[in-house]
Amino acid sequence: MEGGSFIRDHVLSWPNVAAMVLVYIVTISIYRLTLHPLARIPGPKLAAITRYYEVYYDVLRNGQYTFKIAEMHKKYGPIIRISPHELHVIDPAFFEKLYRQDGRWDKYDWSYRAFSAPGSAICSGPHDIHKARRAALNPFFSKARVGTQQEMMDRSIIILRERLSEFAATGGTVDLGAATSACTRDIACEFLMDKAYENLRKEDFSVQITNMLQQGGSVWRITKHVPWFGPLMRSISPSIMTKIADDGTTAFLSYVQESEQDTKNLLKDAASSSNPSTSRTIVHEIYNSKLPTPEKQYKRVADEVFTITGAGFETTASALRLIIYHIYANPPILAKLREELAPLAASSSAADGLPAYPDLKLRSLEQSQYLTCIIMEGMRLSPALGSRMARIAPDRDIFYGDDNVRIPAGTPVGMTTILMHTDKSIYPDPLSFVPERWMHLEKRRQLEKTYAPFSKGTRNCLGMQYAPFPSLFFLLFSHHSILFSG
Ligand code: HEM
Repeated sequence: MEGGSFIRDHVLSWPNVAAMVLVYIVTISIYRLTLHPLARIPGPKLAAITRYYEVYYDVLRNGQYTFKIAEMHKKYGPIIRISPHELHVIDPAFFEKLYRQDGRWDKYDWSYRAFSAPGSAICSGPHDIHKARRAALNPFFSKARVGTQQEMMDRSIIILRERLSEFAATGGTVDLGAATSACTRDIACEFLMDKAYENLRKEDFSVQITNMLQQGGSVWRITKHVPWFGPLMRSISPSIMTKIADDGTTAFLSYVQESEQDTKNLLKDAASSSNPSTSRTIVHEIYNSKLPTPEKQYKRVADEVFTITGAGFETTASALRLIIYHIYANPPILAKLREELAPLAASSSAADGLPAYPDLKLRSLEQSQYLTCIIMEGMRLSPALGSRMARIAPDRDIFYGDDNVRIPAGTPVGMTTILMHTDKSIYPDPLSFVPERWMHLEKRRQLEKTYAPFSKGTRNCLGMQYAPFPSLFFLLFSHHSILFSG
């Protein structure tokens, strides 16, 4: 007893605890600045000491760390230390070294754990776990299989056309952002889950779901630094959440609940299916794969569905929005595009006065040179992730630049696509929308070495064959005239 009260009254007194915390902070700061394996790499001292440096820019200043990193490179050079544990590089020549198909590449658990979906391929840290999970998904996303889905995509695109025509007929204003988002969601859900969620048919295109998805980045940024925040949000029972949340969150939660129930039903269906050779949904594909049984349990599969649908929704929609805006804001680009598409429109029958889009072959759209340049330029300015994508070589040191700066095995090191895509030494006047950059084929081949809207290497985008761009553009640009307001 006496010993206990001595410890309480003397050792654990407030001044002593404060002094111990201070000694800990000073010791760890000195270690990180002097003896730590990354101590030689330049960067702000505060960033090398603590992650709260990043918290300030990303949480308190709402996602500004990417731009702060760009500033830091101007001061400290092409390779910098952006946190006690992580490096960042801004040199395009390094891209091919970091995002590769050969070798073992882990993801940085710290940043992907914040998506609160540890069972998914996209959030799998270790190379081998990711490889097995991705192998199970690959057949579903093959070009051949995606090709068979054209009719399904056409259906959604026709609904979009009908809805836009209704607005056009009344001279009304349409929230084109919400409409394109609804279209990409409907297509992705039907492709992945074989179910029509019909966001396109909703009066307001389920705009609340779009709004919620766009806020996902803030939750992710907070959860990186406050690990319990995301899981806490996901653990609150939907019945409680709907009582305290606003309309947008409620709409989003009911979508999540519906998707979770669908995943359960599809798992049951896959388990009782007599023909495991055909996988009509992503859930069937996983269930019929060679993955071991624990990988086919509901929780793991639900993480996969949640992240793959998430990966397919706003990425595609935001690229579409950006491209649509630039085309209508630049009449000469629109005129040139229409000129290119005109023969295709003329060759299709027009029963209702609109171009009969479904008669068109996707291939003729893909071969439209100017349309391709427009899509490439849009994807340059709209890569899916606005932040760095760190990779880790777990089993070997890697080296940067002519000076062979050593990056020790196990160190997370990232590059940021949007910074590379707006590097003015590669793209003169980088923030302008100039499809002509891509017209010259030899120059395009050169640019493509460091052009990576879908990332590159072992963790590149699985859905890249699938983004329904050409068809949508034909519809939007060959027929409609859109004026932006507000
Ligand atoms: C314009 C549209 C899209 C863009 C720009 C895009 C971009 C990306 C990028 C940059 C990554 C790498 C992420 C990382 O390193 O963490 C990625 C991964 C992924 N994307 Fe996409 N994506 C698009 C559309 C889609 C669609 C439509 C789907 C599916 C329906 C999809 C499914 C995935 C999946 C499953 C991964 C994870 C791959 C893995 O970790 O092995 N994406 N995407």
